[in-house]
Amino acid sequence: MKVPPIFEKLESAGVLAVVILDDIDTAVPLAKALLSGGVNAMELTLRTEAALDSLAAIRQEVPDMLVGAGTILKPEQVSQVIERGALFGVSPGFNRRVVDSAATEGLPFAPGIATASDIEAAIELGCRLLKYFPAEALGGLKYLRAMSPPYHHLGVKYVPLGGVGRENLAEYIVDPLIAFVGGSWLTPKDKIIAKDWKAIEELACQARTTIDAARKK
Ligand SMILES: O=C(O)C(=O)C[C@H](O)[C@H](O)COP(=O)(O)O
Repeated sequence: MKVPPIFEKLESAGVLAVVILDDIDTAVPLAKALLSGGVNAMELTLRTEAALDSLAAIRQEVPDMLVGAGTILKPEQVSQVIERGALFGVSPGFNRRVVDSAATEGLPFAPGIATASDIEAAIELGCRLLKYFPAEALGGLKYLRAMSPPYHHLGVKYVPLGGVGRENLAEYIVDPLIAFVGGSWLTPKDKIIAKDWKAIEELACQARTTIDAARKK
């Protein structure tokens, strides 16, 4: 199965900033701060009213940012995010109707998985990049290493989200099961509210340095 080019780009980016935005005016400066710090991939979660317009604004004004949509819980949200320019989509769990809708509409999509049954359902629908969520609470790499062997030969890779941060980033990123990592630690709510873009740039820069160093070893 061919990996969509956007997933190859995200794999080389190494890290996906998960963002919960309440104010559309913060979208573009936030994306620029991440980019200046060396993080060129972000997921806007559809948990707030500002998410869809923020997605469109970032696509328009920060063209180098690889931006997608997260928390896609309903099939009809797939066309909504495509209209705003989303390059990819993810969801916290596995919902067959959402995965079908993404396939029909042509949106590269990584559904969430937490069990072997989820993985098998996703594989059956053609998915090969799966969001491992909530990674740390489920048992981190130990659990994933135990669960994944039956699917290795199919070329399945995982994106751990949920509890990934500065302390465990390096350990995840070098594991061959992992395509890239993601999380909200790069975009703390208090820093967004304070419009402290320097602090966010610094967090992005730390993540970039950690990933590049870990991958070089
Ligand atoms: O809602 C979604 O689609 C999500 O993407 C869930 C996020 O991946 C996690 O909430 C990130 O977890 P933390 O980094 O621990 O905050």
